[in-house]
Amino acid sequence: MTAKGRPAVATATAEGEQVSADGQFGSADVSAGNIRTDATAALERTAAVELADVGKIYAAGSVTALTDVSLTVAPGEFVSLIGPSGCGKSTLLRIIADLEQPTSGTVTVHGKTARRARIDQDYGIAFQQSGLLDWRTVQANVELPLELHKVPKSERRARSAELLEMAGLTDFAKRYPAELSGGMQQRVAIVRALAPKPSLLLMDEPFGALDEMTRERMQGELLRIAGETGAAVVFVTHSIPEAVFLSDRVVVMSARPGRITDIVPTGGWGRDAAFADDDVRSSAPFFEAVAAVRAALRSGHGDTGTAAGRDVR
Ligand SMILES: Nc1ncnc2c1ncn2[C@@H]1O[C@H](COP(=O)(O)OP(=O)(O)OP(=O)(O)O)[C@@H](O)[C@H]1O
Repeated sequence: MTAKGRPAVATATAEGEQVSADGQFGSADVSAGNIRTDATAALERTAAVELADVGKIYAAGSVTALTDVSLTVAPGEFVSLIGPSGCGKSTLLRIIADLEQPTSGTVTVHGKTARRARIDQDYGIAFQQSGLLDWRTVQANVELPLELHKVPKSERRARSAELLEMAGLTDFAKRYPAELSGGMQQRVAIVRALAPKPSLLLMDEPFGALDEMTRERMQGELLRIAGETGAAVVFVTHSIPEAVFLSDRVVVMSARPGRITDIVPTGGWGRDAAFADDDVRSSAPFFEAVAAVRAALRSGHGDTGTAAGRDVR
């Protein structure tokens, strides 16, 4: 396997051993100290996401978007979904977020129904469209989920300042979304999703509009923050190197009707503290892992040959 011979950083994370109690389930009581109660431990063992035989048929046009998708995402695990355009990646993410209902199968998020998890704001989302509120400043957009979580104003200010600095947007805190470029808006949306330190992040091509250098920086920051907060991440991307760099496992999906054809354990390259990011990205074993995912995509396509190569980089 491609990840062989490297420290088992991701495995430990996938098993939940490194999951910090700090902010894990948005509980101020837990984040205040290292108190581990039975309830906390039980929550940590509960899968972040559990999909069982999920199918989706869109009534309009009778499109079968997904069929028999079963997947468990462990607490703190980073899982990427990759596959050709139209294979149902966004649909699957929207089903987890309760923005779309499955036609068959079941979905649980931290042991709750997807609806309950949405109402409880158990996850942060950053989708292709930034979804910023035009009438709120950048700072007010970032603070919105904190307001909903009833975080005191002084804490909100400190957290938004920290996040905007991370995103290189400190000077734009008082501007409105329309005054920012598309990539800047996307960065605001990303840090807004991260603001409440959610235990689950759902991200649909969040870095697609960013230039390469910003993209790499944001990838590193995402891993750092997800690591700090113990957040599980389900991440849709068309970029194989991005998936390999970020993920513990890469879930490979086939063309419509979308189904999982392979799951490649990539081993959390970006979290490997033994290597600087640039060294990782240009190392031979990293390229091997990229090749393994590409091969899985191609074999998932079988008879259609080049289709996978056309849609993913
Ligand atoms: N609201 C909808 N009504 C009808 N069909 C839909 C709807 N949303 C998505 N579809 C169809 O479901 C299939 C899966 O779409 P989806 O957007 O989930 O794919 P995707 O893998 O995310 O694509 P891409 O990589 O291009 O973003 C496509 O055939 C799409 O046309």
